[in-house]
Amino acid sequence: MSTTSRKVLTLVIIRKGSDILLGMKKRGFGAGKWNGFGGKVEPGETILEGAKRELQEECHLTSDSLKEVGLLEFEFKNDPVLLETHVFTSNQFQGEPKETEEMNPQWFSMDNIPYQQMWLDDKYWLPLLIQGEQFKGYFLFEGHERILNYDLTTL
Ligand SMILES: Nc1[nH]c(=O)nc2c1ncn2[C@H]1C[C@H](O)[C@@H](COP(=O)(O)OP(=O)(O)OP(=O)(O)O)O1
Repeated sequence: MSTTSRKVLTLVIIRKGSDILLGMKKRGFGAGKWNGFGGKVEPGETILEGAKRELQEECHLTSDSLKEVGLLEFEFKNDPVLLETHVFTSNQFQGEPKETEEMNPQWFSMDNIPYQQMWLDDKYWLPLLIQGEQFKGYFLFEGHERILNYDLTTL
């Protein structure tokens, strides 16, 4: 497929003991799905700075120890935009998760993750993150609820 532009996005998964923090996306892209926190990297900020900013804006947590563990590329059939998504994680953070206009945060046990209400790709790569692996992947979607093909490797 011919990609004509790339959007650089971040996605942050915060862990605490055997729980992970997800947010119910209330509006915009992926509304109605549980997901990590993140969004577009803005001009003039690094990808890490973008990840920290979105975590703060979307659920009021601060983390100075985000670690990049994954790189995921998402394409949608008949859409020339490729979403280059940088996945970060940490188990160190300050603050209490707080609902914002964008996200409603909730802790989930790592053995009870709501994959049925998440992006379809998450069930492939999130277990790798939980196991402490680093990974790289590509997913081609048709609409938002069907994966036509994918490729995922641990690094
Ligand atoms: N297939 C996918 N699986 C996944 O787990 N996360 C995805 C995904 N495709 C996109 N994301 C994430 C990346 C990023 O954190 C978020 C989308 O970014 P944004 O929140 O910036 O989108 P919005 O359209 O809400 O942005 P604004 O228009 O700036 O409000 O969704």
